Amino acid sequence: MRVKICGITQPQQSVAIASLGATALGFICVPTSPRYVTPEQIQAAVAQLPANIDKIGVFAKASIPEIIQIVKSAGLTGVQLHADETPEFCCILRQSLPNIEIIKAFRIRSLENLMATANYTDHIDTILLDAYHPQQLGGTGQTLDWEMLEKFRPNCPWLLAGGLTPDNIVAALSQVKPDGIDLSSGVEIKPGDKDLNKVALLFEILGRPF
Ligand SMILES: O=C(O)c1ccccc1NCC(=O)[C@H](O)[C@H](O)COP(=O)(O)O
Repeated sequence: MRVKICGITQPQQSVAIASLGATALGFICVPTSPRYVTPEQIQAAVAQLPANIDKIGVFAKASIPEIIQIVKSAGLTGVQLHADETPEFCCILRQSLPNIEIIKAFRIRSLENLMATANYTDHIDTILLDAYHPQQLGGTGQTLDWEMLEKFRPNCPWLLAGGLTPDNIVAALSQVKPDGIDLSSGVEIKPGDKDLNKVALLFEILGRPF
């Protein structure tokens, strides 16, 4: 299973989290986020990471030229679109960055939101389902209605996000069957400062049969 740890701000934590078992790391390229990192900071972290770790830049309301510039300068392998980007936007981005993974995040608060994800699957590689919060785009610690996701089987791989922690991950994965998971605040001391003990506990739990 893919495990993405998002909101990394410190290069040494990125190396430690990759060695604990993360398959993908997320870097927040949204200037209003407390987890924001500059392209130069991302580049410094990426330079220390093994090639097999996915390096994902998280964007919201960014233009296509801005995204392309940051992907290239920071050495990202994937882009996560976390605002209200349209299928057309995803399609143009994919044509512009053909070898870069495109993850479209959806902030789900209804079955209708969930069904709308089908309009995107021709233009993206991966769906990420996150919780809806009226003021914050991501990293909220709010969980989704997992019952609503029990039968979610899109035409592309998908990641479950939203309020996942070492304490609730078994309950989440017993109910929902994603291709991977994404965690941020559930393994943090404070925004952008990951708790390596909680990350280690998460991988220990994921390694046990359940
Ligand atoms: O984390 C942020 O600060 C953030 C800001 C703006 C857009 C997206 C953001 N995070 C995106 C993520 O992928 C988080 O990992 C996801 O929202 C889950 O967060 P959490 O509920 O804290 O596990």
